Order: sequence, then structure tokens, then C-alpha cells
Amino acid sequence: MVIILRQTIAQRLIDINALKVNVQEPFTWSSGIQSPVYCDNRLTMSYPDVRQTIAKAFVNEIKGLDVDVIAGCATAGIPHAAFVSDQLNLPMVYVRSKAKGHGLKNMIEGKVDQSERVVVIEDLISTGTSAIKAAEALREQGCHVVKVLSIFSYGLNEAEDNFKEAGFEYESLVTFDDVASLLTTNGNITEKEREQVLNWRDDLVLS
Ligand SMILES: O=P(O)(O)OC[C@H]1O[C@H](OP(=O)(O)OP(=O)(O)O)[C@H](O)[C@@H]1O
Ligand SMILES: O=C(O)c1cc(=O)[nH]c(=O)[nH]1
Repeated sequence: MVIILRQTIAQRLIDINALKVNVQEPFTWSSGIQSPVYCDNRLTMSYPDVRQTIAKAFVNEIKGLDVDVIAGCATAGIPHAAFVSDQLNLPMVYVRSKAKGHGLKNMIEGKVDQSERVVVIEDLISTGTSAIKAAEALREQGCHVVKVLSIFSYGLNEAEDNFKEAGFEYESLVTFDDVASLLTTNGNITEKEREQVLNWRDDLVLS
């Protein structure tokens, strides 16, 4: 990962207010975890410079790999998979969180063939459950999932264990640690809030 892109993305996530901290009223994550931090990567698509920097960083990660198809995780991974697949001139699919209940009842939308090599693009990894589910759907279809990439990750041990157990490689452009120090430097949160947030994350990492 090119360091300058990592720092730019971390800073821009803060600038566009994607990073939200609320120690008093925690956010509920999709896993049910109550968290004082929420990173809304969906905002990034509304800022051309941000989404282009993210796409550039993803392309850097992918270009050395032998890849046939880019897969986006529904919903927040989809626009980024589209930007990246367009830059690489590769086919794209997206993977729903669950199979559609009507119509063709697909979980994977678009065309991907057995034995094709796929990179999965997710916006964010907390526990890794959503990204792993998407990767597993592709594997069940006979694809080879080369790697799972995300914009942001909290660096939780749970995610690492889940990916290891599922047998997928993963990597993120930016981690919680990248943004935590910037948040205080920029005055977005107080030193006390930073301590609370870091303690919370470290407790989660250790649990
Ligand atoms: O690593 P995990 O514990 O699975 O959590 C991360 C997932 O949670 C969020 O999705 P959300 O369910 O909010 O849906 P969305 O992408 O449709 O907005 C996020 O976009 C990831 O997909
Ligand atoms: O785990 C989640 O659901 C989650 C965390 C977060 O910071 N941002 C987000 O969009 N989802």
C-alpha cells in the first residue's frame, strides 16, 4: 500500500465527515456491536477526488494480481467495485447480502464463470462477516477468490480469525489506527475522547 494514498484517504475520510465519534450515544453496527465510532464510507462516492483516490489505491493493490472479475459487496462496496473494474477494464459483479426472494433469486448479480479469479471489494470490515459471506458465495459458485479488499478496517482480532477460518486473504486501505491519531491532531475529538475510543477498540481487539 502506497503510504501517501493511505494518509490521504484517512485524512479525507475525516474531512468529509465520514468518521463519526459519539462516546455518549454509541452506534449499532451490523454485527450488533455498540460502538462509539462509525465510518460512513458511503459518503466517499459523493466526492470525486476521494473516490478516485480510493480507486487508485485499490487498483495499485490489484494490478500485480492475476484477476478476471471484480466483485462488489452489497451495498456500500458496489460503487467502488464499479470504479475499479472500469479503470482496470475488467468485468464486474456484485454480491447481495442474501439471495433475492423473487425473480431469478440470485445472490450474485452479473456474469462470473466457474474457475474465474475474483477480487472482492467491500467498503468496511468490522467482524468481516459480510465480506466473508460474499466471498463464500463466489467460492460456492466455483470461483477462486484471490483477495478481499476494503477501504477501512477496525483491525479486530475477530475479523482476522474469521478470515483465517474461512480461508480468504484480506487487506484494507486504511485502518482505525490511521484515523485515530488524525482525529485528535485535527481537533475533531478531545484527548479524553481519543483515549476512550482507543480503550474501547483495544478491549474489542483483546476480547
Ligand atoms: O465486517 P462486518 O461485521 O460484516 O461489518 C461491516 C459491514 O457492515 C456494513 O454494512 P451494512 O450491513 O450496514 O450494509 P450496507 O453496506 O448495505 O450499507 C458495511 O458496509 C459492511 O458491509
Ligand atoms: O460494522 C458495521 O456495521 C459498520 C461499522 C462502521 O463503522 N461503518 C459502517 O458502515 N458499518
